[in-house]
Parts: sequence; structure tokens; C-alpha cells
Amino acid sequence: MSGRESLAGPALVWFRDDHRLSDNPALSAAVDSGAPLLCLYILDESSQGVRPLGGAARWWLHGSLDALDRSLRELGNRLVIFQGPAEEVVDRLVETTNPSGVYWNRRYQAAEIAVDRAIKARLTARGIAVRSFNGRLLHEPWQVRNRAGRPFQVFTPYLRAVSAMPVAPPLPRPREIRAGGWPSSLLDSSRSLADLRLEPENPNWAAPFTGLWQRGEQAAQERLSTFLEEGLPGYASRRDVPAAEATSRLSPHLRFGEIGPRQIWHAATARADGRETDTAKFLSEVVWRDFCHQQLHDNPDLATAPCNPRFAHFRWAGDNAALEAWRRGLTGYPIVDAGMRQLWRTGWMHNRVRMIVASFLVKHLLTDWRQGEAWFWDTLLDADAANNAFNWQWVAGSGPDSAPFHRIFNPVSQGEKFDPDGAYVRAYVPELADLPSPFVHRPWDAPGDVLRRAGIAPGENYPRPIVDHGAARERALGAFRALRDAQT
Ligand SMILES: Cc1cc2nc3c(=O)[nH]c(=O)nc-3n(C[C@H](O)[C@H](O)[C@H](O)COP(=O)(O)OP(=O)(O)OC[C@H]3O[C@@H](n4cnc5c(N)ncnc54)[C@H](O)[C@@H]3O)c2cc1C
Repeated sequence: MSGRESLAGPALVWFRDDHRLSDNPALSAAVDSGAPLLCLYILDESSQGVRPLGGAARWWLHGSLDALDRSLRELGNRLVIFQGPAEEVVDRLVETTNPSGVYWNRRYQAAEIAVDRAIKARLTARGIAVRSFNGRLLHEPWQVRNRAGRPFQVFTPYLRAVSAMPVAPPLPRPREIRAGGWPSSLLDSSRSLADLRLEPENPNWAAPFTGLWQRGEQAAQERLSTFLEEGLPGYASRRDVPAAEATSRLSPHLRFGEIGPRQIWHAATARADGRETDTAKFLSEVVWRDFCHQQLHDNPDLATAPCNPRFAHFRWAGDNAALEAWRRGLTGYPIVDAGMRQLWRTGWMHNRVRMIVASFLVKHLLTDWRQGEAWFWDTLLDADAANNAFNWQWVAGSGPDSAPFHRIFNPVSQGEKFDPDGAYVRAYVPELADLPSPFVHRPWDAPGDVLRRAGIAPGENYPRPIVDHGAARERALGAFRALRDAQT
């Protein structure tokens, strides 16, 4: 503890996407400073370049902040919320509280980094210590480098490098978080959670989420324990089967930092005995998340500009009716429609199906991947600047270590392979529930009497395919060839 920090004013702990008390390095360091703490959150949707959250993520944020406040209150503190450009809010806070230090965990979007740098420079100039930490990743983007000291562009060597690096053990939850006194002028300018209007009303389209998801740190820990107990055995072989519900569903918790990857890493490793393959596969997914963050850090425009500049000239078809059919789950391809409806109904979609629907949008519908990225951004509870943009570029073929553009998923064979008896399709596309398995991924092949018995009238209560697979594939390959030829 430095003498200056302990003798001067309170310490400010600024929570941002790290909504937890355990393994929260910024919080632990502030507690260790000995100063009383002022804990805050800023809803900043107006600083230059900051991307406002999508609707589903706003719903999650509401519960996440509520849970964080309750946890802080259990330890004698509370969360005070502000709204507005972070630089202005922090200036006001510093002016009024004269803090001994400001503590935060780092963020990785370019606009947020710019805000943090500007704030840090101003505070440092005023003699106020700013201490920033890694609370979000296993390793910081700049810590994982190849032999030439450059960032990895390919995941496998990145994973190999990370596997050889020790992962810091998670920090314990503080036992007490001594509260500083909030000046009333600041409290007057603070917002209640309700003021932020994060949850939708009229219509409350998020109502079904309440029964499906528990937000907050405790729920994240419980989900991890249940997954390690019940889901991890067999994860490597079952993770691609959407009906198996064999993945952790930790993604929204990770997105909002209700659990940290180091906690997951150590908890999974501690139970790896006898399930080494499953554990390694699961942890490699957590490493993908770090890799995505490294890519975002090195490509600040990841969500808007293709990493491979050649793709900037791609000739997209831009068919709005087809885009709308995709969004609504009305393409006539059962696995695509099931995925898009799972997303709408639950705020989440299985990873295999995310790849299928993304490939369908980009390649079968020849629609700019940024349209898909934006829809996911608005509808996913786990919408994440790094994971979402990186994975869309991966599918579109324009990102680092991407699937090549000419690898075009066939939505029928993908469905038959990963959802062989159609359980996933039946769960989300009830129109097809009574279709026998051989036809559930290709209703157009079913004889008339089979369709009648299943209650399906093609084009009336379930759409005919909006594109023909073979023709769409040829069109996509043609567009890619045109791009290549134009540049050689
Ligand atoms: C087009 C597309 C868009 C995506 N958008 C997002 C997004 O906005 N937010 C998001 O968290 N994930 C995104 N993913 C990655 C992946 O689909 C989800 O992380 C995963 O489905 C979450 O489910 P889970 O927690 O059960 O995963 P698990 O299989 O249990 O994996 C554990 C954790 O590893 C990480 N992870 C798993 N797969 C990936 C991956 N491919 N890339 C990066 N991290 C991964 C996630 O944090 C996940 O919670 C996207 C994938 C695709 C193909």
C-alpha cells in the first residue's frame, strides 16, 4: 500500500464489463490500498465512436448491474451509476471527491481505449494515480507474440503459445469493501437502474429471457459448476450437436465479466483428471475468445472493415427481402430458421448454428457480413465486440485465419449431420415438428401425403426455400472469382 493512497481521499473503482467481486484485479488492488471505496458504473453511449449496446445486451446489463450492486451491499458498499460521456463524468467525480486513486480493468475497443487514455492523461497530470489491470482475458493481447515478436495471425500456433504460458491464479473475493462517503451533489447527478431504461417495455420482448437466464456473478459461478459436473464430460464430441445443450452457455456471463476466464481456466483444470480431451477442447474455446480480443486490439475496425482489404471490393447482392427472411427465420431452410428463431426467442444461439446461419447469409444470400454482425449485435445477449466481429469475418473469409470463402456450408447436410433426428429444428420450428426425420431438413423432398399428415402446406405455413442451394453456391463462387480476377 502506498502512503499517498492510504492517507488521501477515497479510491474510485470504475466497473466496466467486469461485474464481479471475485478475481477482479482492479477491485482487489483498490481494497488493498486501504482507502475507502467509491464504486461506480458509467453508461456511456455518447463518447466519440463508442458503439451503443444492442437491445438484448442492454437487458442483460440491467440484471448484471443489479446483481453487482447487491453483492457490493452484502460487503458494506454499493454501486452508484452515472450516465454520459465518461470523460465528463470522471472529471466531475474527481473534482468533487479528490480521490487517492482511480482503478479499472482494461477494455479493448478502440473508442473505449481512446476514452481511457484521455482520462488517464488528465488524471495523471493532476497527480492522481490511475491503475489499470487485466480483468477480462487470460493474457493481454500484447503478451502473446510469435518468435518475431509479432501478433499471431493463425489460431493453432497462438493456442500452442498460450498453452505454454502460466495463467495467473484467480483472486479471492474481498471480505469487506469499506465504503467512502458519496458527496450529495454527485448522488444528485447519479441515475437509478430504472432511469437507464435498459429493459424493454411495451412490448417487453425480453419477457421469455427471464425464465431462461439468471444474470450476475453468483449465477455465473453456478453455471460453471453445473457445466463442469454435467456438461464437460463428452464436451469434445457433443459440443457441435445443438440439441444436446452440451456447451457451457457461459458466454453472456463472460461478456459482462460476471466470471473471468482465469476462474474458468483454473476450475476446469482442477477437474481435468480423466477428461483431458474434453477439458482441452473447452479451454481452447476460451483461448479463441482471447484470440478474438487480440485481433480486435490489432484491428480496431474489426466490426466495420474487412481485415483482408481485398474483400472491401466484394460485390454483395443486398436483397432486403432475403435479409428480412433470414432475420425472422423464414428462409425455408429448417436449420437456418431454427437458429434464427432460437436467437430471437432466447437471446442466444448454438455455435455450430451460428456458423451455419452466418454462412447462409453471406454466401447463399450474398449479403454483406456487416448486416449479420449488426443483427447479432442487437439480438445476442453475449454480443461482444471482439467475438462477434471476428467470427463474422471468419465465416465471410475476410478475417485472419478464416474459413476460405469457397468453403460453403450446405444447410441441408449440416442439419443432417449435426441434428440427425431433427430435435433442434422441431424445438424451434414447430411447423415442422411432425415431419418424419428423413425430411426434417429437406421438407421440399417430402411426398404430398407426408406433408399433409405433418400439417405442412409449403409456401403457406412454412416457406419454400428462398434460394436454391446449388444456384446460390454457384452465384457465391462466381462473385468470389470476380473479386479475385479483378485483383490479379
Ligand atoms: C457468426 C458468429 C458470431 C458470434 N458472436 C459471438 C458473440 O457476439 N459473443 C460471443 O461470446 N461469442 C460469439 N460467437 C462465438 C460462439 O458462438 C459463442 O461464444 C458460443 O456459442 C457461446 O456458447 P457457450 O458459452 O456455450 O460456449 P462454450 O462452447 O461453452 O465455450 C466457452 C466459451 O468460450 C468462448 N468461445 C466459444 N467459442 C468461441 C468462438 N468461436 N469465438 C470466440 N469465443 C468463443 C465463449 O466465451 C464461450 O462462452 C460467435 C460465433 C459465430 C460463428
